[in-house]
Amino acid sequence: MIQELVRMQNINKYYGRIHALRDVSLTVNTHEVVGLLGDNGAGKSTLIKVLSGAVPMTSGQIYVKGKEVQMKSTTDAIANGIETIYQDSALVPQLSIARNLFLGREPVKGARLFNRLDHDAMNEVARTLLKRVGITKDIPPTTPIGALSGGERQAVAIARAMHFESNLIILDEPTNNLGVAETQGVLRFVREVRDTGHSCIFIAHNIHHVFQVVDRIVVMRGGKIVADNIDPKKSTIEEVERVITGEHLIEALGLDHG
Ligand SMILES: Nc1ncnc2c1ncn2[C@@H]1O[C@H](COP(=O)(O)OP(=O)(O)OP(=O)(O)O)[C@@H](O)[C@H]1O
Repeated sequence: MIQELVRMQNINKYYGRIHALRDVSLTVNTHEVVGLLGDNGAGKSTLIKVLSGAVPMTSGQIYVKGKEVQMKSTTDAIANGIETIYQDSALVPQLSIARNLFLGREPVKGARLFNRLDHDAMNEVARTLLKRVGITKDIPPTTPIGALSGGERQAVAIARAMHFESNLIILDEPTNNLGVAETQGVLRFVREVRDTGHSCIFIAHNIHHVFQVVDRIVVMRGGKIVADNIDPKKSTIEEVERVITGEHLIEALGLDHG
């Protein structure tokens, strides 16, 4: 059954005199992967930052499962089950995969005051999670993040969001700077995110990557959402590109812009 997970309503954001978001409304449902596309400066990052509590909106409302919430900080967003993974996702290269998975939320054992990190528990969970996001290579959870490839790091960040039961995982350009095999890995993780009951907003400049994994495409232009329900199975990449640039409007008016 389709259920509304997150609804952003009439969001406006001004940076000084720049009107970066113009009355934007967007709903993400449960078990849904939404691709957010738009040219440079369209407002994608700003919308995501508002949703993840990283920048305050000027006006508007955000609802999670029908209840209005205040996103004053990233902690508020995480408390509401929204986790954002940026390209260089706050992973600490010197620490192990297991430690990175639990960063700031490590399990401890022993009596209070004498407690210490429960490394066995963290390693065990890490092993399971790595398998769940499709890392089948035998990488011990004690491996430092610095020794992993870009794609594997993204996998660890996604695994972290999955473990802490984030309902909505936002991936901002997760395939940037990745090789072909690594990119395929990340796209597989995105499918895994949906198959395990989470929702996802996927931002990427590479429209081909978006087409491979999303259920629905949303396009922003000039701070507005100009299309919010493009079905990648029923549209072509060229059609979506024309929506991104606004060319389809010029064509509809019968104007030649050459
Ligand atoms: N911190 C800021 N201060 C002032 N203006 C900003 C700031 N961040 C973004 N903007 C402006 O807001 C508008 C939307 O930018 P935003 O970064 O959200 O777009 P985007 O679609 O994510 O672009 P890109 O794909 O290039 O990251 C642009 O005009 C941009 O210059």
